[in-house]
Amino acid sequence: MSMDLHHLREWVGREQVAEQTLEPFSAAALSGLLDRAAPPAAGEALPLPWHWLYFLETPARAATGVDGHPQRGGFLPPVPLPRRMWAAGSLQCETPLRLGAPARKTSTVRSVDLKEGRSGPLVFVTVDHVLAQDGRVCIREEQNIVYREAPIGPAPLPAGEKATRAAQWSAVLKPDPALLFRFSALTYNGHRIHYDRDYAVREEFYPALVVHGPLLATALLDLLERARPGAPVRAFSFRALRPAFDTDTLQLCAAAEGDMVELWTQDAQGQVGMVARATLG
Ligand SMILES: CC(C)(COP(=O)(O)OP(=O)(O)OC[C@H]1O[C@@H](n2cnc3c(N)ncnc32)[C@H](O)[C@@H]1OP(=O)(O)O)[C@@H](O)C(=O)NCCC(=O)NCCSC(=O)C[C@](C)(O)C(=O)O
Repeated sequence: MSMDLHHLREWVGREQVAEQTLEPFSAAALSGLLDRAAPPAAGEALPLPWHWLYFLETPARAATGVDGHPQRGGFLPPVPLPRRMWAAGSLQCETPLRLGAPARKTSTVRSVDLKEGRSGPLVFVTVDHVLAQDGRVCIREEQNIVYREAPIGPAPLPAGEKATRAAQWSAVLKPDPALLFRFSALTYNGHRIHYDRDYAVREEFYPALVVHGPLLATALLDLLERARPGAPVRAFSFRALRPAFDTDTLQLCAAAEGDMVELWTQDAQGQVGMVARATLG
């Protein structure tokens, strides 16, 4: 594989600004998807990290790559590795965004790094996002996207780790294609690994449809909000260690020590998928 890291790093510092009213429809739709009793109303706080439903890109069909994502080389660097995943992220919430009001998102490419993983070469692209309302910063976010080589056949999943901690709170998440489809639709994510089983299995050699990283992070924060209603989350970080699939039955888990909460997902074998940490305050 030839990788011109120097060229890719020309994207560092690129900035993109978007403005939008946070329409209640998307929040109501996600609220339904999470089986919540009532959606937040206009004027109320938008739960974390529901801002992922807003500021969506609207690429032309002609500018869509074979994986269903916008072709690279626009705002994001044209990494020549085909398999994209959302690897990790962190959020700092200074004050919640208000639903129904205009907001502004400023995104900046912070870094492009090449690493040698156990699964092969990995290119990490880190993007910083700042979400503001009425001129005041509400949320600072770091998003870590990873690009991987095309496999030549089914490869073992990353080893991950076994859950060692007992959950204080837990809930079952049984993903199915309808859940993944609705989340893709809500985030206007055309990535075929989440809804096109033939593509996911035959082209990217996953065993089944891949559960979105942001859906797992959203479900973990939903578990926390139900466990500790009214306790604001000041910071949240997550890392997807091992992909989850629509054929899995997942356990969403959380355990608190004071204001620090460890969260994770595990599959039926107790293998951890996503690990996360929240700070309440
Ligand atoms: C990324 C994979 C392949 C690396 O697995 P590996 O075994 O090759 O890596 P490793 O050997 O464990 O680690 C190599 C280096 O990478 C780092 N690293 C390793 N993992 C991570 C991570 N998650 N986040 C940040 N850094 C990571 C790790 O710390 C190390 O760095 P170092 O050399 O400096 O020590 C593996 O961790 C994996 O498969 N994770 C699951 C990813 C996943 O399921 N994401 C959600 C689904 S994709 C998605 O939602 C998409 C969406 C929404 O459509 C969309 O396009 O945005």
